[in-house]
Amino acid sequence: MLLLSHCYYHLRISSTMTTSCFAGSIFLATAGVSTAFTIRLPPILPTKHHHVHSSSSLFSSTQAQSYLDTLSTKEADGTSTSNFWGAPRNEQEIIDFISEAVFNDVSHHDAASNALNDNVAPTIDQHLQRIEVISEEPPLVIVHGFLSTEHCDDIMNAVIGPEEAYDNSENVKNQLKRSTMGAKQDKSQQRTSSTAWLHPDHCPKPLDEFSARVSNLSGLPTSNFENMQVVRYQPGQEFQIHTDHLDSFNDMDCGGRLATCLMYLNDSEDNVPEESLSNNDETFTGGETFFHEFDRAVSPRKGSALFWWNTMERPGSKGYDKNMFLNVDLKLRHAGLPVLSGEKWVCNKWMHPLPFPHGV
Ligand SMILES: O=C(O)CCC(=O)C(=O)O
Ligand SMILES: [Fe+2]
Repeated sequence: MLLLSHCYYHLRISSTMTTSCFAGSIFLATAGVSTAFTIRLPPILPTKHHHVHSSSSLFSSTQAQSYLDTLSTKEADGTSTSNFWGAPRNEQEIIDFISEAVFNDVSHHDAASNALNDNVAPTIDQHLQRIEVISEEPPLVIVHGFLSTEHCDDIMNAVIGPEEAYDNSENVKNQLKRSTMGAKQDKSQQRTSSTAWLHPDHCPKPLDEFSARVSNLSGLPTSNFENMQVVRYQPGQEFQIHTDHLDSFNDMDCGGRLATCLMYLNDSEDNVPEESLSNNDETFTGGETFFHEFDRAVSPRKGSALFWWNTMERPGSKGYDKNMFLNVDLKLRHAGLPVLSGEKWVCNKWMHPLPFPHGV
């Protein structure tokens, strides 16, 4: 609140009808500082009518907590939801919950059914599994060993593909294209990476396992998820400060971007022992994910996932309703810092309150 109270906003939103992405950005100028909030969205969909609160998206932490507290548990249709993340949790509770939901059991949630019905055991690097809580409230966690390093390679290969498969036509989604912003898919200096979208069919087992774990972690069904977005940064490329949700995203039928799971597909040199650096050609330097509120630069580690909620409202909190207006939580603004050498690869999974209409 303090940070933004004397700031000037200019809101620029634009859209695209393709299945690649929709982008909007808020440019924020303070005394001598210029910052871009850059947001990407799925395709524009027929809008529904929301009861749009006049409330600002900017909360102090006390206001935020009392806002969460005043909501009631009933949804508009009279049903109530329960979700671990609906109430403030301490570090131990978070670690216990994630250990159970992600590391011990990927089969109890509906989301896991596709992944595990074939009776194939999930691929896990057990020795890498560890949970790091950066912030309890709002929650920001790193789940190390979220997906096996083998599956990370499979995902990158699904994007790189055989050379002859390369095709620049718009309807090819699983190949890298320069990241764009806006209706005209403008190239932007705020986001200079390349992106590709993976449908589960492009890489079934890794993507199913990933979605099942994200579903267990968030408590949301996989049908509410966007396809996986894979991002490659080459030296000098970055994604400047932004939030993954914006007020305007509430206009979509699936609602806004409630939560994010960002996973690293390769290692920063920081995370590779010196003796193995020479025979490891896929590391990079720079490219930390920086969370300004927590003054924390996360150094990418292959198979580690970051999870957070982008909005003040969360499933399971009092008064949460799938159709309600979602206010962005500015504490979760973040940036992908410039890569200094090598290539950094990440993937994103964005979650919505309502089913995401695949195939439009
Ligand atoms: O690359 C990173 O570290 C952050 C990426 C990110 O924030 C995004 O793709 O929305
Ligand atoms: Fe982001």
